Amino acid sequence: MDLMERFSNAGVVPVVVLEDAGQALSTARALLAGGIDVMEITFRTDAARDAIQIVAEQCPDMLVGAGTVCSVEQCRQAAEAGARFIVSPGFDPCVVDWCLEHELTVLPGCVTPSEIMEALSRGISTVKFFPASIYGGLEAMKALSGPFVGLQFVPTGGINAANLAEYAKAPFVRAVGGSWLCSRSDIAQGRFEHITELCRQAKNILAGL
Ligand SMILES: O=C(O)C(=O)C[C@H](O)[C@H](O)COP(=O)(O)O
Repeated sequence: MDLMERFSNAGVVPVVVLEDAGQALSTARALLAGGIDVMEITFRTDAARDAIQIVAEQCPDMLVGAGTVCSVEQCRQAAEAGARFIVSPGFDPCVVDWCLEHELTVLPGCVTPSEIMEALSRGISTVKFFPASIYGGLEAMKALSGPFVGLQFVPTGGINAANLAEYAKAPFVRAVGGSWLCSRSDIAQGRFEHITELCRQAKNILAGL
């Protein structure tokens, strides 16, 4: 199965912020127990590189990628650690081109027609749409899908169990991203069963579509 199929099958891509790489394995296992086998570990914290490496090496069933990647240096670190994909909040040609040169799947953030055209001209047909709730959500993605036939979005920002179904059933949405499945407080307090429970709830919502 290729990576994009893994995204489609998962339906949701948890956006994970880890303060301590020691929490990475338990978090990955909690997600897997809840039926989600894709995760994005963000470079918002210094623990990201080590956390990605731990999951890549010790949790082979998990497709682990790097999020909040804003520089080529972070791309390098993520790739060395074993990240299988890169997600960036915006479109930075240096980041995108580095990933393409290194055959690493990249989801750049694109919310305007010009950014989408930059992605398409490089052969990228799945992009992040962030922050979805601010940039017009479903209506905006629907309008953009008119001219950009076949384009797929991974909307992120303001998505949770309450609006997951609405987003996920749109034909132009490959998967939705969000932090609601893995809150910083659940991770910090070791409430991994709660993470599993939220994943199961999300999978049930997706199964009902
Ligand atoms: O960290 C990144 O790379 C981002 O671009 C932003 C995240 O994807 C969103 O902040 C998640 O949004 P929430 O689910 O509303 O918390």
